Amino acid sequence: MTLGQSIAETRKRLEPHYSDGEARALVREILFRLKGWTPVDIAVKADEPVSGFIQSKISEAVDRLLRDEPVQYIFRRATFYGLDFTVTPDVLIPRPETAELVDIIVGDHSGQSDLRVADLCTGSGCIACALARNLPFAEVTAIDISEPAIAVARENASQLKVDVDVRRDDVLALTPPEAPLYDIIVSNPPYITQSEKTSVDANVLLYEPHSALFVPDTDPLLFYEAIGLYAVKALAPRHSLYLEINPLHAEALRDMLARQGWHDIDLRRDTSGKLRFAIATRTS
Ligand SMILES: C[S@@+](CC[C@H](N)C(=O)[O-])C[C@H]1O[C@@H](n2cnc3c(N)ncnc32)[C@H](O)[C@@H]1O
Repeated sequence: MTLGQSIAETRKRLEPHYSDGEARALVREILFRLKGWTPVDIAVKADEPVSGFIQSKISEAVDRLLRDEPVQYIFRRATFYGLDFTVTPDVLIPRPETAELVDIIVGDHSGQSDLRVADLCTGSGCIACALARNLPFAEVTAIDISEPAIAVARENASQLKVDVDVRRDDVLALTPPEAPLYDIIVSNPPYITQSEKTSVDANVLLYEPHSALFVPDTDPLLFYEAIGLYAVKALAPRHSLYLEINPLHAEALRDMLARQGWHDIDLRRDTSGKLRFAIATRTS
């Protein structure tokens, strides 16, 4: 079978389950992860034969995709902010909207160096590593409660050759320091309420770690409250806290941050138009 025939067959298998665009993207991802082939390589090799081994690997990946397994877990790789990360089912797959948050932070701090950064609830370490790569001489600390997630974040820091201090701690129980420790605090904590579970896609519900995703209906701002109280002391005056947020609770979050003493609270939309980020400044 030629590569062109194999691609056509693979798309046919995927199409009942995925849209045409998704099936095309998945085929490209499978071939990139298995063989390192880019779309140009694929076009050039269309008439070349595909080995039985590669054909069986493609078929195995398709079987898993048809069971809703995310392609990132199948190959244990995810691209985020132009960097290649290891991901396992112990960590959330980095999302494009989170990369938008990294971009806001990098833009706000261009030309600055030696910044002290904390990424709370780091998961794969995607935010921490992307910031360490893009903020010159930044000193980055990354915290998560999950031991397996910490192992993945450390592996990513090591593979990407960035200096990130990954530590285990409970963000809900951090003691605010006497003196400021950081110039930037960022967090994408769990923020989906249990009652929103019905609107969450099967691939997320079945495969991603629920401890990374969900908070109780009774306390949707659980993490933000703890992070805000910690950061209002741990952040240097006139510096900002950057949060990825649940659009459904954006206004309540703004009120809570104001009550905690934060200033210039800015709710921003992601590229899909949802209120997805909150940026708040410590004045004194
Ligand atoms: C939404 S994920 C975000 C992961 C990563 N920052 C990202 O943007 O892809 C939330 C992370 O919070 C961690 N987490 C949950 N409860 C925590 C706690 N009490 N203290 C610290 N981390 C916690 C989870 O293990 C998970 O890695």
